[in-house]
Amino acid sequence: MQTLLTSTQMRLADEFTIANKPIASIDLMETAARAFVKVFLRNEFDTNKSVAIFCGKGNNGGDGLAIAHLLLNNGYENIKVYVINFSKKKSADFAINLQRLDESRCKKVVIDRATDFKNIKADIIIDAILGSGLNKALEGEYAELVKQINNLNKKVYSVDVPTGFFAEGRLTADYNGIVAYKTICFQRPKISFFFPESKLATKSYEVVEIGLDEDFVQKQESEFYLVEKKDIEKILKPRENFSHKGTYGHALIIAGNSNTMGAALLSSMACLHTGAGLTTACIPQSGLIALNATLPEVMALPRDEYTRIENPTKYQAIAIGPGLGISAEHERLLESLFAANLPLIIDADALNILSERPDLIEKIPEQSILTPHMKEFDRLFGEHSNWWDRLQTAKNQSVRLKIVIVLKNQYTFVCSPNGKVYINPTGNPAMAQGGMGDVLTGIIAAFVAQKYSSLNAAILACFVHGQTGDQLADDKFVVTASQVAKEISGVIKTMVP
Ligand SMILES: NC(=O)C1=CN([C@@H]2O[C@H](COP(=O)(O)OP(=O)(O)OC[C@H]3O[C@@H](n4cnc5c(N)ncnc54)[C@H](O)[C@@H]3O)[C@@H](O)[C@H]2O)[C@@H](O)CC1
Ligand SMILES: Nc1ncnc2c1ncn2[C@@H]1O[C@H](COP(=O)(O)OP(=O)(O)O)[C@@H](O)[C@H]1O
Repeated sequence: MQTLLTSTQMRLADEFTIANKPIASIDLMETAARAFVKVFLRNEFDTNKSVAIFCGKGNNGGDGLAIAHLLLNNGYENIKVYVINFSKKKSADFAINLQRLDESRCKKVVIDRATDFKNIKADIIIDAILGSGLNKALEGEYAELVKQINNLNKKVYSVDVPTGFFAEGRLTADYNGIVAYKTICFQRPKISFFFPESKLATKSYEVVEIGLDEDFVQKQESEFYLVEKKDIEKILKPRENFSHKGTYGHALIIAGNSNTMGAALLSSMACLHTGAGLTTACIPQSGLIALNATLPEVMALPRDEYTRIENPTKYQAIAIGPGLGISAEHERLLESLFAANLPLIIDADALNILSERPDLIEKIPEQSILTPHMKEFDRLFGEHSNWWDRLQTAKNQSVRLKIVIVLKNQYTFVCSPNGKVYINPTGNPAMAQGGMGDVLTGIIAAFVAQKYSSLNAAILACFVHGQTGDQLADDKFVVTASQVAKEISGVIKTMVP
């Protein structure tokens, strides 16, 4: 897992590295600039293009000056640096790099006021005005200048973080910072990049190593971790010799209704392909023919209004919700399952039932896994106007109720009862189609059945679900839920030891 750092912690990492490694501050800046330029050149190889580099007077601006120098040395002839002189304060490394630049052939313009800004003809803009040192939203001259830069509608590359964008904390819809085409950020992604609101600030981002002390970075106390493939490879267990269906658990999927039988089929299919030893679908009578015809390996437990799960302990995993429908019977069914006090996987309509019965929320069995998307989450725990606040609530509720909350989005947040948030990096917009969540629920159920802890099952499921979607999206515009369900086993195979 990559530990994600706040801006303050990044600064500490910077200081620690300078104090403990044989590298001076100015050389660290040079390394960062080199790392930026490497990615920039990979994206922009036409050195005839003109580049305008906007540099503030802090270290972000210092990076910008070093980048100007490096681009000149890499064949870019048409480089112009705009020094944003809105404040007297300047960082020591900025000053060193400015002197180096003054001694070079690089063209430089000083902008004392936003009104000095003339229409700039450059093909590409590099934004190094303010970085992670941002301490308040842009206003005055900075806001005006950034507005004018955005109005140029040029391709903007931001250094480390788009000017005016908070690297962590609450993001609001009235963002007035730089709108970047790409942000090339240092050592770790910014926590804010995982929130949907970040699309207002940058279309994409890429992380580059700049030589900060990795050990120090990794050991920082953090609430946020980014899951990596190597973590999944560590958690996944191989299928053992002499194992049999009993080894891999029995999963029960309580799902489906007359118009939403597909949800039950998709969940069951995903559960099957993720390796549960046995899968039983608890569906209405009307779905039995479809189940038998499409998923002969899955057993059926016909569901009617009187259904109770007689002996829930015979299942190693019970998922409830996909396409279930909301009714008094289903409410009673959920309540009876809660009474058995076994961890459940709770999705879709089971979540919607809970949002109408807040008293039941208090009875969710510990170690259960809830898989809400944004709307389901807000119905359960109240409206949120931004993702940061929503995530804080998810974290708090996970700790309070001792459950795992899988808050779904492009980057899904897995919130654990220990207060940590594990961010899933896989998945893509080709997966934005109905049924995809039902598949995730089936995958989680299969991992729980195979005796992974609730937290590990959620982390594993989100990763392989997204990874399967990513692989399928290589040559597809859209990826369907059944395609993901069917391919999951192949993807797990590539990651299992
Ligand atoms: N932390 C690291 O590991 C490294 C950081 N580097 C660079 O250093 C940057 C951070 O540099 P600094 O800490 O000097 O900070 P910045 O360069 O982001 O900004 C510094 C100045 O801007 C002022 N400021 C902040 N918000 C403002 C606002 N809304 N309006 C007007 N003025 C505002 C601050 O008071 C401060 O004087 C990073 O983004 C990165 O580009 C790299 O040089 C190398 C390593
Ligand atoms: N743009 C996207 N990028 C990555 N994953 C996505 C994207 N859109 C949807 N997904 C994934 O698909 C699933 C959708 O879940 P959900 O909204 O509950 O779907 P449904 O209820 O239709 O089954 C989630 O796991 C989510 O992470």
